[in-house]
Order: sequence, then structure tokens, then C-alpha cells
Amino acid sequence: MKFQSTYLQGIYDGLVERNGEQTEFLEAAGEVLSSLEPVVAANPRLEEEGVIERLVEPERVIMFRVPWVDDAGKVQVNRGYRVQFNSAIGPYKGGLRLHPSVNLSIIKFLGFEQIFKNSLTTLPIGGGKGGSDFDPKGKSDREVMRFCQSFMTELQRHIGPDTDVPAGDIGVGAREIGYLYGQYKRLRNEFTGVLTGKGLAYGGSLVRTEATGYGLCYYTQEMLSVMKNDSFKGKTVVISGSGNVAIYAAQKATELGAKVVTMSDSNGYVYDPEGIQVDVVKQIKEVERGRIKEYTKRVPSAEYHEGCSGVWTVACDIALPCATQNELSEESAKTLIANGVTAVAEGANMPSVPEAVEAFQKAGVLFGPAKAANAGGVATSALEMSQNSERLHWTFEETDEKLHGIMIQIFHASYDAAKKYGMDGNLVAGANIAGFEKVAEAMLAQGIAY
Ligand SMILES: NC(=O)C1=CN([C@@H]2O[C@H](COP(=O)(O)OP(=O)(O)OC[C@H]3O[C@@H](n4cnc5c(N)ncnc54)[C@H](O)[C@@H]3O)[C@@H](O)[C@H]2O)C=CC1
Ligand SMILES: O=C(O)CCC(=O)C(=O)O
Repeated sequence: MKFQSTYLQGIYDGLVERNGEQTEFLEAAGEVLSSLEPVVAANPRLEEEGVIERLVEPERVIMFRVPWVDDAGKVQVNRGYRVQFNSAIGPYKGGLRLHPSVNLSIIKFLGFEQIFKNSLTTLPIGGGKGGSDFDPKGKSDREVMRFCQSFMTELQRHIGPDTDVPAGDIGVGAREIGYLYGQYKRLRNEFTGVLTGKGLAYGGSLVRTEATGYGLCYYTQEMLSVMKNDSFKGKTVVISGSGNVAIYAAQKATELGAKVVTMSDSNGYVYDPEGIQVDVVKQIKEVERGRIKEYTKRVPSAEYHEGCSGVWTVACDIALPCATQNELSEESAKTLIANGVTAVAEGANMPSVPEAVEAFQKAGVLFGPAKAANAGGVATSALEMSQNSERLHWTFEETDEKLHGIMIQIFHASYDAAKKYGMDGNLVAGANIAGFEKVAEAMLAQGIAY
């Protein structure tokens, strides 16, 4: 990657030299560094105080063995991770991912993105992420419980309500958060807001389940309104994924007047020209933990296609990638553009490869990057932390209204930052800069502490 600034070039080359195999982390870091070119040029103190070199190196990386016993009585061993990336503006905050693909590169990219996303929320939370290569798919509830208990037995010594507050991500939902919380409480003998995404019966917040998907639609709605004087009304939307983010994005987009015609999982996708029935997907995914293919057995208007990248061949006005990183290739972006897409907003973390982002921007497609568009989940987690601290519980309406306000504010902060640095309409650069500015200010104020 080439930079105009020799300072940034040196940092990026150093990252490649030290972390050459961490392709996802380098992809995320490269994008942020290139957005920061004009900021670094305008603020020599950033170089004098080594802010960027400190920003790209995690404050702490924790890796640990997770032994557990399966239902057949056999000992299994997984690898656990927690990357505490940056605590300049608050306790480390970010989800835990359980998926066989999890490795240090993926956790570092996610933790790095989380720094800027969390800053954009305007709430006092630093950046972190964790997880394991454990695959919950096909495991019994008891196996998942034993894994979670073992994982937390080690993790508990590194986290705390004022230190590091994990939550869910791929493969970690209400069931896993419950098991993790139970084990933390047993080991530490304290009832605190150490995790978010908790059940409503034991300190969870209303709206947290819906927050990432709803927030994505609130952000997209503001982007459409400000930049195109348009809305979701009457639009055809394609969504990838059928997990937490995808389900509630589909629900809110439908509520706002759009027709969602696809959802997918890692095997394939369903196309329903009548509009996806979200309750059917919820039953299949949240209750039965089944495959999306099941949908066609219950809804006759739908077709199933093998291969998840096929969702991007379906003609649409708006595309919301909500499954996983690098799921939207350059070729898929070109197909979406040829089919008339006018807006793309990322529900998943880094779902579009850099060449796809470039293709959308060149074609004049509105593009809302993940760290802004999907920040509603972590924002509502921070609202859960506030409720836990004050030992209060807010209503659905009150929490949803706060989430809505935060997403509108995130759009405007990104839009304005891009404008300030002469990159009008570039919401990728805008989000990176707006997220960075607060973190950099806090790092400068606190000296070379980290
Ligand atoms: N849950 C949350 O609050 C937040 C999640 N995210 C991001 O949203 C994305 C989805 O997360 P969740 O919905 O929470 O997870 P989930 O576990 O509820 O669902 C994941 C979905 O992605 C699909 N998927 C996973 N790997 C895939 C692959 N290789 N190819 C195609 N599909 C695949 C799964 O089949 C499932 O539909 C992730 O990128 C996550 O980091 C971002 C912000 C917050
Ligand atoms: O709610 C949280 O703390 C985690 C959210 C998350 O992992 C994300 O924003 O990617």
C-alpha cells in the first residue's frame, strides 16, 4: 500500500514486517491509515507524540488454552483470545466471536475497528475484541455451557465492569452470554455489568437484541435522506446473513416500507420476491438453530440457491451485507452496480473488500462503512452499562429513541469530518477521521502512558 506521508508509510511498512500474515488486520489498518493522511498533515503533534504507532499496536493481547469435555467424555482444547486494543476513552469494549475461522488476525482487525466505532458512538468506551476457534454449530447446550465456563474461568481475571466489558458477536448470543455471566458471577462473587447483551431477567437492556440491525437502518435512512432526499419506502433490499444483525435489519427495513428479498447463511441464500417473512426466519434461526434452506419449506413463494455470494446477483436498490468479513467481492460489487444499486450500508464488520468499496464510491453509490453503520449494537451495550451502573431499567421506547439519536449523530459526524478535510460524501474517510479525533485527543492528553 502506498501513502503520501512518509510517517504513515513507515508505520504501514512496519506493520507488514511484524504482522505480515495478519491479512484482515492489515486490511483494516491500511484503510484507516490512508483516511488519516490529511489529518496527519494538518497536525504535526500526532507524529511528534507517536500517536499513530501507538494506535496500531494493541495495549494487550491475551491468548489462552480452553479445555472442555464433550458429551462423549473426550477432552477438547480450543484457543481463546482477548485483544485489549485501546483504553484511551473508556474501558475496553467489544464482542466475543465463536467460529472455527477465528485467529489472531481476525480478532485484531475486529478490535482495531472497535476503537473508532466506539468513539463514534460518543459514549465512553475503548476498543477490544475476543473469541475462540470453538464452533458452536452442532454442539449440544451442555457442550456449549462447558466451553463457556472454561473460557470464562481464564477470561475473568482480565475483565471487569470498569476494565473490559465483552459482549456477543458471531456465534455468541443470549445462550452463551448467560453461561459466561453465570460463571463470572460464581468465580468473582459479584453481580455487575461485566458483560452486555445479558438477558432481561438479569440486567440486560431492552433493544440490545435489535440494536445493530435497527441502528443500521436508522443510519441508512439518514444517509438516504441527507445525500439523496430519499428513504427506504418502496425500495427492494438484499440482505446477507440470517443471524442477529441480519434479522433485525430485515425487520426494521420492512417496517420502514422496504421489501427485503434475500437472506443467507454460510451454505446458501433464499430469494423471496414477495418479501422475506422475518418471523419465519426468527423461528428457524433463533429457536430451531436450523439452516436458511428451511425457509422454502414454509414459504412457497421462496427459492433456495446454494452458495452465499449469489445474494449479490439479485437486483436491488439497497444492499445490506450482514454476515461476515470480506463476503462482498469486487466482482459482486460490479454486479450490484450493473443491477442499479444506489446505496450499500455494512451491518457486518468489514464485509466489503477494499476493491468493492472503491467500485461503489467510483460509481456514486452511497456507501456507509461498518464502523459507523453497525455501531448501534455497541452503543446500546454502552446504554446497558449505564443502566447497570445506576441500577435502573429503561423502557423500550426510551432506549430505542437514544439509539436512533446516536445513529443520526454518527452519520452527521462522519459526513462533516469528510467535508472538513475536502472529501465530501466519503463516509469511509469521514468515519475513520471522526472516530480517530476523539481517541487521539485523549491519547495526547494522557501522555505516553500506552
Ligand atoms: N451482534 C452484534 O451486535 C454485532 C455484530 N456485528 C457483525 O455482524 C456480523 C454478523 O454478526 P451476528 O449477526 O451477531 O452473528 P450471528 O452469529 O448471529 O450470525 C452470523 C450470520 O452470518 C452467517 N455467516 C457466518 N459466517 C459466514 C460465512 N463465512 N459466509 C456466509 N455467511 C456466514 C451465519 O450463517 C449467520 O447468518 C459479524 O460481522 C459481526 O462482527 C457488528 C456489530 C455488532
Ligand atoms: O456490544 C458490544 O460490546 C459488541 C459489539 C461488537 O462486537 C461490534 O460492534 O462489532
